[in-house]
Amino acid sequence: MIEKANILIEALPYIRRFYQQTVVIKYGGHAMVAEELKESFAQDIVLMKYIGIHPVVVHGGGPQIGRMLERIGIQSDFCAGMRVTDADTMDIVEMVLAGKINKEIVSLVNRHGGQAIGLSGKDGKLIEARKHHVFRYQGDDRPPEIIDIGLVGEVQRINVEILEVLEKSNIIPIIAPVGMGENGETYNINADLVAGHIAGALKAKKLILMTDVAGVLNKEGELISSMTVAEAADALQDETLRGGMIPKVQCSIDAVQAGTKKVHIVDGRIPHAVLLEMFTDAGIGTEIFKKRPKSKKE
Ligand SMILES: Nc1ncnc2c1ncn2[C@@H]1O[C@H](COP(=O)(O)OP(=O)(O)O)[C@@H](O)[C@H]1O
Ligand SMILES: CC(=O)N[C@@H](CCC(=O)OP(=O)(O)O)C(=O)O
Repeated sequence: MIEKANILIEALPYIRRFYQQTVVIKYGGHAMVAEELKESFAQDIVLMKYIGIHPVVVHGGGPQIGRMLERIGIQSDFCAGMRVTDADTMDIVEMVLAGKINKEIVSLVNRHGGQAIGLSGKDGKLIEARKHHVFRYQGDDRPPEIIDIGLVGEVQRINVEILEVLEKSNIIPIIAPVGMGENGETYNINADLVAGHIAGALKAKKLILMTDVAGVLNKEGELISSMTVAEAADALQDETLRGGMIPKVQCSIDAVQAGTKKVHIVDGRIPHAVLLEMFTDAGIGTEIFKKRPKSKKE
């Protein structure tokens, strides 16, 4: 019995520190694997809300979009970690993200006693976006090649008003990374980048990125348990990071620069990864922050 009490007491300093604070959680498509993991994720989010923390969930769904495109025979290509998105692909992306996945998470959170509302970037003009171009380096003496990857967007502005209204209530926002252009265009945006921008705009205390690896790995494949933003920027330069880890680390740096205290990249395949990260001394995954703290409790 005393062990159970000790576990709760261990959580007390963290509960005090995050009371009434905003925490953004990015739930990656690769972390949405087994049913019991989805349940434990929803429980963690509901528990956070009940103890007075304001969780904001941004979800991905890359693998699920890929499977749907395959089912209906649309080929899908990636360029610099982004899905090349033509109009037909955009329709599927929006259906899968803002329709299927968003409502599945809303329903899970609600079944576990929370009150969740699903939003895409179009709702309340939450995510204003513009077309994203990829620039390919062609040598010092030539201008970069500009590659058109279709309806892929980059965040121009996050209108936090709707989130602030929800924060004052008991409602948990669940956000799909679909952006809205100036002339009503629909844009497909990498979910990590959306989560980073939302964390920055809300001055969230913490951003948790849930994925399918232990955290950021070094060239030897070992876990890097903490990085300053300067070390993270070096890792982006020296090609330690590839594929999906690039936008994660880039958005972590941006979020910290915008005022988020810490970013955690954690393994969403561990049950209750969010709870373990938030409320235990052990901590999991990789944390990214401005300056190295003297202790985890800082
Ligand atoms: N240095 C690295 N450390 C960890 N993961 C890396 C690294 N470089 C590339 N990756 C890849 O990044 C992937 C996570 O990104 P992504 O596939 O976009 O996941 P998610 O759907 O969770 O956002 C990992 O599964 C791994 O294959
Ligand atoms: C432009 C772009 O690549 N958008 C992503 C959006 C979903 C996403 O980011 O999902 P994960 O977090 O699960 O990878 C895509 O189409 O797959």
